[in-house]
Amino acid sequence: MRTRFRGITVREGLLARGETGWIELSPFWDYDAAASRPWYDAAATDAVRVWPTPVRDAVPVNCTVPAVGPEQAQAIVRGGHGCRTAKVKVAEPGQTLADDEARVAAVRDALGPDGAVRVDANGAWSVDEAFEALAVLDRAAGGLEYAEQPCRTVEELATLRRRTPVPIAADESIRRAEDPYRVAELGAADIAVLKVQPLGGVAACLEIAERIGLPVVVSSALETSVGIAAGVALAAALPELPYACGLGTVSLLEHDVVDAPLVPRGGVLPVVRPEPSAAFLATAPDPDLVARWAARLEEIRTVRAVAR
Ligand SMILES: O=C(O)CCC(=O)c1ccccc1C(=O)O
Ligand SMILES: [Mg+2]
Repeated sequence: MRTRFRGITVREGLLARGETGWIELSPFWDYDAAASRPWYDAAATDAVRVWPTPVRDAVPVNCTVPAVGPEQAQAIVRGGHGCRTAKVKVAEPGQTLADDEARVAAVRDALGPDGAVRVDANGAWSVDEAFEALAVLDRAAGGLEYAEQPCRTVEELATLRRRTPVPIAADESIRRAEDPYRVAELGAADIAVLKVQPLGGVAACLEIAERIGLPVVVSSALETSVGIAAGVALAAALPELPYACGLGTVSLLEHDVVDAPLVPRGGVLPVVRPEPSAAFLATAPDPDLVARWAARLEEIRTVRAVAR
């Protein structure tokens, strides 16, 4: 990683060639075997499935601003490959609301008045904290597009949503939930964030999108271009796509694995199914890394699948 994100400085994963193309299997190391099982199912399914028929040939994406200082935040937005939407990480452990306020104001300043600013708190706030923080950040942003996972639980999101004027997006409350539809049933969110790997693959996500009855934002799990392409395929196949997707994260990585990285141009990503480059495939991975992932793969493959 170029900068620490979600506590991660090194991104590891597995790439495999299936019947229909390459897939990425890259659960974070804080996911145990059972929690990684949907990621495995996603890889196993998408390795043998062709992408669904796209209804658009380009997918608008946001640039992603980690919990950095205001100057670095502005540099990320200005170098943001034409993205007119910025997603700003907030409520990072060890930081204050004033830090978030300064970062959000700086992002608005760099984006200009016509771009959209959204924030992601990864569930860090209580309902009261979220209500107050969102009032401050909504002002600093000159209007927030939405707040992603401001609180941890579905019940908290539902309570907050009835108090704050800022639209609410659910991320962890969908991808880490036993029942992804509870968010909609409880009126806990205005927008559903869907991620391909933790939700079992492109087709599984298309089905959730159809049933959940909320506008969908497809977001990444910090994959290489091989994994990002699956998210783009999903986003390209959705009947409606009213918001920019969170798939512009390849530039958060120091290295990628393909010749033409899925970095946005003019704020959009193309619908492609890329292959790792010959140069990448020719590099021998560290034997210790291979051994760790071989063991992990076996553990995930044989774990009892959790019902969703
Ligand atoms: O949505 C984006 O802009 C980038 C993806 C992102 O933020 C993310 C990436 C990996 C793990 C969790 C998250 C998250 O949305 O919380
Ligand atoms: Mg999120």
